[in-house]
Order: sequence, then C-alpha cells, then structure tokens
Amino acid sequence: MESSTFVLFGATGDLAKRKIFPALYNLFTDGKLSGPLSVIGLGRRELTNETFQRQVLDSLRTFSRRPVEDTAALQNFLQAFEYSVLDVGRPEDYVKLLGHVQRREEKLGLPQNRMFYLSVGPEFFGEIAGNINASGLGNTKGWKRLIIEKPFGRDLQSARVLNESLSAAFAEEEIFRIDHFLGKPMVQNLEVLKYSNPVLRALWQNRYIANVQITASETVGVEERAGYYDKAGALRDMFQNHMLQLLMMMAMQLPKGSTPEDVRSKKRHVIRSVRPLLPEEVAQHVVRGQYAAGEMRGQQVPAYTAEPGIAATSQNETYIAARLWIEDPLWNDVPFYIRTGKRMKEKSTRIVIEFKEPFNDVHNKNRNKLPLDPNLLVIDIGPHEGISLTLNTKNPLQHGKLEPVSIKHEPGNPDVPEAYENLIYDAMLGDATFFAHWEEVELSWQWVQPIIEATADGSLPLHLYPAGSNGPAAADQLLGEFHWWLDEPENAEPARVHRTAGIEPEVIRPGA
Ligand SMILES: NC(=O)C1=CN([C@@H]2O[C@H](COP(=O)(O)OP(=O)(O)OC[C@H]3O[C@@H](n4cnc5c(N)ncnc54)[C@H](OP(=O)(O)O)[C@@H]3O)[C@@H](O)[C@H]2O)C=CC1
Ligand SMILES: O=C1O[C@H](COP(=O)(O)O)[C@@H](O)[C@H](O)[C@H]1O
Repeated sequence: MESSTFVLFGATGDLAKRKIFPALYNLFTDGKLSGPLSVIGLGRRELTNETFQRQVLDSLRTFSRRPVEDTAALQNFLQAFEYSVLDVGRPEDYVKLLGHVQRREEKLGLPQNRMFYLSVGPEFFGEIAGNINASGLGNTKGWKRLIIEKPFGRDLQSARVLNESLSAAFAEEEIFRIDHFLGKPMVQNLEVLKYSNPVLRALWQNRYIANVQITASETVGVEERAGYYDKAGALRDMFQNHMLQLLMMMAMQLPKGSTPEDVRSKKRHVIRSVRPLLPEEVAQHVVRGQYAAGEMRGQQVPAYTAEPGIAATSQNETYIAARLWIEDPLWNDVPFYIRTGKRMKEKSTRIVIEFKEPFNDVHNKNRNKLPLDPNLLVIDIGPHEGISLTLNTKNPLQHGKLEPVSIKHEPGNPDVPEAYENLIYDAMLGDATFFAHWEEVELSWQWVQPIIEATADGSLPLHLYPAGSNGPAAADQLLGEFHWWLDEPENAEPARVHRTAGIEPEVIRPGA
C-alpha cells in the first residue's frame, strides 16, 4: 500500500467518532497502514490540534474494539491527527487546506496521494468534490480518491444529479461509495461460501431453492437521528442500499476473475434482472410499517410518532418488506423476501435459504408423506456471525420419528475487523470490490422508485406494529405458502429460543 494523506470532512461528527477514528486506530495497530500516518480533520468549529487529538482519544476509548493502552504507539497515532477549520461553501478554506496538506506531505516525506473522506451530509458531496478540484487539492502527482457516505440521493433523479456533480471532479474508479454492510466479514464471505463448497455451489439455483429470506431487524428506534430518519425512512435508510446490496451479493453468479469489475458486473446483472415493480402492483409486493408503542426487554417504549423530534402525524415508515423475483435462468420462480425494521424483537441481520422438498412431491402418491421440514441454510451476518444447516434425521429414542438438527459454525474469534476497517483498508489499497458502483446504485434507485411514488400518492398503506414484535402481520401474508423463518417468538426471552415453524422449538443454550 502506498502511503497517503487522509483528509476527513466532518471530523467533529458522530460517524467519525464512532467508526472512522476507531477503524484507523485498529488498522494502525495491526500495522496495515504503511508509511507515516497523516490525517487532517475538518469542520466548522474552531479546534486546536491538541483538542482534536483529545477528541480522537476519547472516541477510541469509547468505541474501539481493542482496549486503548497508553503507549508510545498510541502517542504516535494521535500525533498523526491535525485539524483545519473548513466551511464546505467557502472556496478560500480549500486553498488554506491545500497549503496544510502540502506542508504535511513535505514534512513527512509523503507522496501526493490524497484520500478525501466525506463524512458530512450528502447535500455537501457535490460542492466539496467541485471545490477539491477547483482549489488544486485534487491536482496531485499521485492518486486522489473520494470516499462518500450514504445516503446517495433521495430518489433516482437526485442520485443522478449527485453522480453528475461528482463525476465532474472524480472518475468512477476514484469514487468509493461506502455501504458498510459490504464491509461485514460474513458478507465478504458469501462468495467463498457459495463457490468454494461444491455442495452449496450445486444447490445455489432455482431447481433446489424454494425461497430466500433476507432480514435486517433492529431493536433500536429512531435514536438521536429524528431529523434525518423522518425524511429517509426504512426504504432510503436501509432498503435501497444495504438490503439490495445483500440481495446482489447473495444472488450473483461466480465472477470470471477476482477484479472489482468482475465482481461488480455480476452484481449489476442481478439488480438489473430484478423484475420491475409496476405501479399498480406495488401494494401487492411491498409492505410499509411503523412502530407503535410496545414493550422491549420488559420496558415500555413509545410509538415512533411519540419520539422526540418526530411529528405526531408522521407517516414515515420504520419497516419495509418486499417480495421480488430475479429474472434469470438461475433464479426464475424463486421468491426473494426482504425486510428491515426498527424496534423489532431481535437485532439480527440474516439470510435464510429454504430448500425445496422434492421427495415429498415425488413420493407422495406411493407412500405416506414424510413430515419433512425443509433444509435451511442460515447465514448470520450480525451481530453474531454464523452459518448453520438444518437437516432431517431420525430420532432413535422416538421410534425413528424425524426431527430437524442444526449443524452450526459460529466463529469463535470476537476480534475480527469491523466493517469500516475492512472498507477503509480496501480504499487505501484502491480496491473497489466491496464498494457500490454507480450503476448498482442507479439500478437500485430505479427498482425502488415505484415504491417512493406509491408512498407519495398514498396508495401504499402504512401498517402499525407494536415495538418489540416481528413487524406487521401484513408482511407475513407476502410469503403466501411460506413463512418467515427463525423469528423470535413474541413471548420469548430475546436470543434464547429460535422457532423453526412446524417443529419443536430448539433451545439455544449459552455457549452451544
Ligand atoms: N452517524 C452514523 O451512524 C452514520 C452516518 N452516515 C452518514 O455519514 C455522514 C456524517 O454523518 P454524522 O457524522 O452522523 O453527522 P453529524 O451531524 O454528527 O456530523 C456532521 C459533520 O459535518 C460537519 N459539517 C456540517 N456542516 C458543515 C459545513 N457547512 N462545513 C463543514 N463541515 C460541516 C460537522 O462539523 P461542524 O459542526 O464542526 O461544522 C460535523 O463534523 C452523513 O452523510 C450520514 O448520512 C452514514 C451511516 C451511519
Ligand atoms: O446504515 C445504517 O445501518 C444501521 C444498522 O447497521 P448495523 O451494522 O448495526 O446492522 C442502522 O441502524 C442505521 O439506521 C442505518 O443508517
């Protein structure tokens, strides 16, 4: 990796504190950052370098996955951080910043490689990119790269406008659009899981798969983000980006090679092949929900509309579920069910693949139908990673009665890199494999656009669900003959009992 200067817009903000500083620290501690580290933090408030470094240290103490010990290495890390005041709309601040960057490059003997990380509101992305160019900051003898945060636009039109303004200053291969779900180790593992295991590789198709369920349920509510969330909702906050990225990663075919373009072209193929939603069909395939008051972990929690900063009349969705199909020989006729919501029973990001039961169909005429449960492959992405496969076996103690057993792998090492570490590291290497290409973003907006329109014209109803539940009942009906697997029973202690519908509850013992 070539060393570079890391220029962080929004260095006084929440994301920098919670994710970016700890990620840099852990990369530094792992020796993954080559050459002298140089980080220039930016924001409007006046801070000295010392105050900024203290803020960085506080953030590490609170959010780093590793304990922070007072060592010479920690001091070296903190010394790498300097601060400059910059208002995104003031061109003269960029000229000042250029001087600062150049002085640091000369002092530390750094090549003119510059990483610009925009951890600011998306309304500033275009303006900052333009000013980087106009000020000469982007005029380097080395490389320049731009990391941008989500959300990338509010709809198809605004995303296109934003992309045009970025493209005027940066080439596509210089733009790294962060989707932190792509940095999660189990998401990065999906391709290997599918294609390095001949058993799964053979089964990864419509001949054997009955349906696929992708869930990201959260227990948190709107938290401190009312201003942003009430305008975004679950569709823009999670669905258009993270959930559709999970879909692409799950369904993409084996790339020809391992370059970013090889992988991204397969992902593009998936999102391009998702059957478009016709305006009159949106309500048939999509369910919007909003949490009502309820009970979580024995505590009463307020309705979304009673949260601070949210209007009592808000019609914003905190939950969304959709049923979709991928029109491709590999996936024809396999329904994909995707859902995400806040204030749900369990915090869990998970893909469940339900396999078909061919033997029941084939042998039904000649023999009694076996009470088979479908084989399930469960890929737990977070907060705990794991892979499990449910198979049917005979129970020798119960007259050979069939029962499902689960073969599980739960990685024991809690010290795995965080998504942001993986992604910042890749961006430093110039590897865009796990970043969203513009065309993926555009095609994702294109698919959700009819949902945005149906929401705006009131043709997509909003279903209330109690906080602490598994979401609105209407989302169960989306599945028709199937049902959502592994939802926590409403009256169970969280993360203790998993129900596989149709079979006895399986008690997951601590440490099992
Ligand atoms: N926080 C999170 O968990 C997540 C955030 N994101 C995205 O990351 C980005 C940053 O979010 P977050 O850190 O939460 O936001 P915050 O509101 O906490 O921070 C915003 C940052 O932008 C700076 N800023 C605001 N206005 C200006 C301006 N005119 N000129 C220069 N700097 C300015 C602020 O600095 P100052 O006030 O000093 O000017 C501050 O450092 C957003 O795009 C958000 O959508 C994405 C995923 C998760
Ligand atoms: O991007 C976002 O993701 C988080 C959920 O991420 P996770 O890694 O904790 O699963 C979500 O809470 C937030 O609303 C959204 O902006």
